[in-house]
Amino acid sequence: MIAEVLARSGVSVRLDETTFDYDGMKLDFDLTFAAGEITAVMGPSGSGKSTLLNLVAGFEVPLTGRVLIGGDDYTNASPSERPVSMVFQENNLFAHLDVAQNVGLGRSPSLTLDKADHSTVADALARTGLGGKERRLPRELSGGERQRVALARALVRDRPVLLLDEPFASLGPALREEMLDLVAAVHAERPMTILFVTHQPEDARRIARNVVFLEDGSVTASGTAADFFSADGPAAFQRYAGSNAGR
Ligand SMILES: Nc1ncnc2c1ncn2[C@@H]1O[C@H](COP(=O)(O)OP(=O)(O)OP(=O)(O)O)[C@@H](O)[C@H]1O
Repeated sequence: MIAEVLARSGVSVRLDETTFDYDGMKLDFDLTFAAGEITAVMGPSGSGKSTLLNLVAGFEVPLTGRVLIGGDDYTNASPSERPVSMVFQENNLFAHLDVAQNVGLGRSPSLTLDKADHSTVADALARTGLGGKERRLPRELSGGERQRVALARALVRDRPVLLLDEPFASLGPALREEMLDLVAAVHAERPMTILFVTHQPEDARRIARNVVFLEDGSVTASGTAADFFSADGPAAFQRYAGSNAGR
């Protein structure tokens, strides 16, 4: 019962006084991402957005501080132990595996799938509009379809936290909107906690409830998307958004 309620309401993600250092670039994060909400992570190139996601995913480990997911301490847990899925801008798929196999990896890294797993994969493929393309290889798909496969794999993993690191950045505007609407629709059915890195203000506006804004390795503004995009939004964000509006 408690697990059911948690699954429906999502889990919070907290970076508790975490610090990190890349070749002299210092990053420090102390913030909580609201449970079950979509939060856009924005900021100039090199401000630390991917690093923040990598700390949550476990691809990087903080020098100090803690990573809490649903209140539990995952600071030293490996990526596979974390209740997290991630979709990157590209290179999400194995070139020699077909669509169904690439998605099936989300259920079992050795692709030992039972009947229920196959049915979960089929559902995810249908949900992401990939029905009928199960046997295709990644190179036989469009860029948008490849990102659908990556999203389908994240869905069959069924983890409460979904990290999206500019997953639709290489797609044209119409396809990007379609993919964003797909993410929003999936989120409406299954309120995962989604951290969504994007450079596009209109993408954040379309699907995110909250925004965090990074500059030089730390969060300099955070709040609701409604506040960020109002005339009284944070000045640094408005300057940044203005310069990215046409990108
Ligand atoms: N593997 C790495 N080794 C050394 N420095 C790195 C590495 N990855 C990132 N950095 C540095 O850490 C800082 C933050 O990088 P990060 O990729 O998190 O920024 P970002 O906000 O995601 O940028 P972008 O919008 O360009 O993707 C940058 O100064 C970057 O040069």
